[in-house]
This record gives sequence, C-alpha cells and structure tokens, in this order.
Amino acid sequence: MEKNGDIDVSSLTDQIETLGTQEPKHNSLQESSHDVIIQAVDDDPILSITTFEELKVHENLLKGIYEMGFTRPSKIQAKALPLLLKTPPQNMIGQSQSGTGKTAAFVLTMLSRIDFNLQSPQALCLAPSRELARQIMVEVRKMGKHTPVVTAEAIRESDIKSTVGKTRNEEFASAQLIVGTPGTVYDLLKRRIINKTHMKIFVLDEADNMLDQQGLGDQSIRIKNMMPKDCQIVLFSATYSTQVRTFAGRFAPNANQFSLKVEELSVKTINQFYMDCKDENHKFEVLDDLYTLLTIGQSIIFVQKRDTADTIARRMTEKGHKVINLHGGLSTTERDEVMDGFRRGDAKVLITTNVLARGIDVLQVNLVINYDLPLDNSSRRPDYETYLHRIGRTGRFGRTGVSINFVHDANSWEIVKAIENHFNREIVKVPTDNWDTIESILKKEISKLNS
Ligand SMILES: Nc1ncnc2c1ncn2[C@@H]1O[C@H](COP(=O)(O)OP(=O)(O)OP(=O)(O)O)[C@@H](O)[C@H]1O
Repeated sequence: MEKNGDIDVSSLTDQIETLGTQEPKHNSLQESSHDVIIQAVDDDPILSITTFEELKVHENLLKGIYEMGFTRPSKIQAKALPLLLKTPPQNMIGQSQSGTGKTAAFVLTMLSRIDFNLQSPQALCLAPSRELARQIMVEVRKMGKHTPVVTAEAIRESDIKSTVGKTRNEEFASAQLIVGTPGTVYDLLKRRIINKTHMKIFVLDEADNMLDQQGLGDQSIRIKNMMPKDCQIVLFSATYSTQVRTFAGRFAPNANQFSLKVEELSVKTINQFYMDCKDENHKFEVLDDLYTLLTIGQSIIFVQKRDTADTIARRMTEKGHKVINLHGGLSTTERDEVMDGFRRGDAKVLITTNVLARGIDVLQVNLVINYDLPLDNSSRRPDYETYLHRIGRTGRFGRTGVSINFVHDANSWEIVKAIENHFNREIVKVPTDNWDTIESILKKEISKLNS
C-alpha cells in the first residue's frame, strides 16, 4: 500500500477538509423536496411560516434566535412551530431528518410557554445521553439569553463538586426549564426535588429511543405519568419504527404528526461508502492508513462496544494518531472533558459507542466511520435507526459529509446491503488498497453531490 508522500492526496484532502466548512447552499433545507406527511388534529389549513416574526413570540426570544445566526426557519421549524405554539397547546409527534433544526423548534416552544414570574419548573425536556442534554441546554441558554429564564440540568452530578452557591435542591426549586436524562429526572421527581405541579410542556428528544421498551421507555412513561393532565407533550426524532410510532400515538394522544417515508429519511448531502476489509485486524490497518493518508477535518469513529473503543484508541495512539475516546464507562467528569475538548476542536478524532450516535451536533464533523456496523443487541440484525443517527453526525443543516462503513466478512457485507435496500440509497464501494482509486471515487461521488 502506498503511504503518504508516495501519492498526492492533497486534492482529496482539500475536498474532505472543505466539506466540513462548506456552508449549506442558500435555503437548501427549505427547498428540499422531502415529502413530509402531516396530520393535524384540527381542520385548520396547515400554516407554514417563512420568517420567525410571524410566530409572534416575544421580541427577546427573537433577539436570541437572530443572535444564534438563524435568519429564517428550516422546513420543519416553518411547519411545526405554528402548531407547537398554538393556544390551547396541542401535542406533537414530529419527524425530520438529522441536522434539520428540531432542537430549536422545541426549545423555542418551551421558552415561549414559561411564565417568568413563576419560580417553579414549567418545561421539562428529556434526552438519552448527558452529552445531548448538555448540548440542548446550551441552545436553551443561547435562545433564552435575553429572557430571565432560570434553568437546571438534571444529569448525573459531575465528580467535581460545583463551587457555585446553590445546593441541588435550591437549584431545582427555582428552575423554570429543566433538561435532563431520564434516570436522574425520575429520581429528582420521586424525591420531590423537582416540583411537577406547574409543568406545562414535556419534551422527549430522540423520542423513539426514549420510548423504546428495551431501554429508556419505562422511565419515560413513569415520568410522563407524573406530569399534570393538561401538560403539552412533544416528541421529536429523525426515526420512528412502526411499533414505536403506534406507542408514541398513545403516549402523546391527539397529536399533530409529521412523518417521513423511509426513502426520504437519509440526508442527501451525506455520501455513503463502504470498504471491504479482509478481517478484523485488516479493519484496523485500513483505519490507520485512512488517517495517515488523508487529512480529515473532524471525524467520529463508531464501534459497538466500550472495550473496542478503548482498544482502538490505544492502538491508534500507539500509531501516532491523536485521538480521544468517549463511552459510558468513563466518569462524568471525563465525559464532559472529552466532549468539551472535541467541540473546541482540540481533538480531531473521536472514537465512541452508540452513546453519541444521536443528536450530537458538531458542525465541523465531515467524516463518520462505522468501524463496527450498528447491530440490534438482541436480534443481531441491522439497527437501521442507529445507522441513520450515526451518519447524521455529519452533513448537518445542509452541509456535505462523508460516511464510511467497514465490512470484514459475509455477515457485515449483508448488513451493508440490507441498509442500502432499507433506505434505497446506494452505498458505494471504495477499495482498501489503492489510494489513487479511493481518491478518485470519493471525489467523483462528492462532485456529483455538489453539482
Ligand atoms: N433556522 C436555522 N438557521 C440556521 N441554522 C439552524 C437553524 N435551526 C437550526 N440550525 C442549526 O442546525 C444544526 C442542526 O440542528 P439540530 O441539532 O437541532 O438538528 P436536529 O434536527 O435536532 O438533528 P438530530 O436529528 O441529529 O438530533 C445546529 O447547529 C443548529 O444550530
């Protein structure tokens, strides 16, 4: 195999480097032809806004939105916000592709429902990971910057005790908007540290994952059962299996619904590839070569198990690559440090498990590698939803991105083919041993996309 210096990788490098920084084409999300199926509970014609002003939310919220650089609503925001903000409030089951701005839609709804004179929890949002909960809170604080909103994060406390004045009880007593993970939120509600009496809106981000009966479903249901009867229930995700959608309909009754057909689910600006490796060990050699030969902006490598993440991180470090590693086995402080470092761009390569498959938004990520393909833990069948969420860590809000799947035996090849069939999107083969060809294939596919 040719190593760096033997071939000119600079032009491909340019392509991959510019991918992450490439701004979305003007209005690309709004003009997308995605066929959203909308079911509204009223007979009202579905309103769709073209500017945030039309929503008639408080000017301090508009100020926050504009300071975030949002000049106009994305397609899901344009369609969902008028329904989300209706009085009296109506439930919502929303679906749109990864990176299309679902967070801002529910954050704005939560902020606009709060009575700032009432010092009691009024909006609650659950997310499946501490990293996603913290990220949502950053968006809340940015959008609510010009409002007096008081917020609290209900995630496992950091190992380093906070030095700021308030105790946890005091913090939650005065908080109006809470974002957290289900275990911690349930515990705080049960111990009456979070007062549920005035709760007006309950949001589940990554709702299909939060309602999954094999996982977080139990806790989400218990929390929902504690909410006041008239609390607005809002569910958002890029994916809903048929089974989960049926259940979601019971969890959020009489909801306005947005859904997508399966062939509309994958983001068109994410180029999907696969590399046919000889065996497990060859996967590592190809990974090492990829990072030796290409200068990649920022990237995420997904593996199935924590042990694999540790092993790959150690071996990549031994090979001289600067990588970081995040999984559920780390302490809360370590997790926060790793994630914050990656967001700052201190580290360019993040090795992780499914814990970061959903929701994480780092715009500079231009490459996602599925070192291990996502499998359903119990059935060992392809996990289509996780696949879509993983590759959706790139190609955010109209940007272009590349995803590469590693295949190493007949079974993993079948999984890639099943994923290709499921979403009806080609996953293009690139060789593992000829970097000139790799370069030209990646370039051709990327230019097809940009033309
Ligand atoms: N109206 C807007 N104008 C410009 N940028 C926006 C707008 N709305 C959201 N964004 C940005 O788009 C990016 C993706 O948004 P967000 O993280 O909400 O996507 P998402 O739909 O929740 O994705 P996922 O399904 O992966 O969770 C974020 O960086 C966000 O700040």
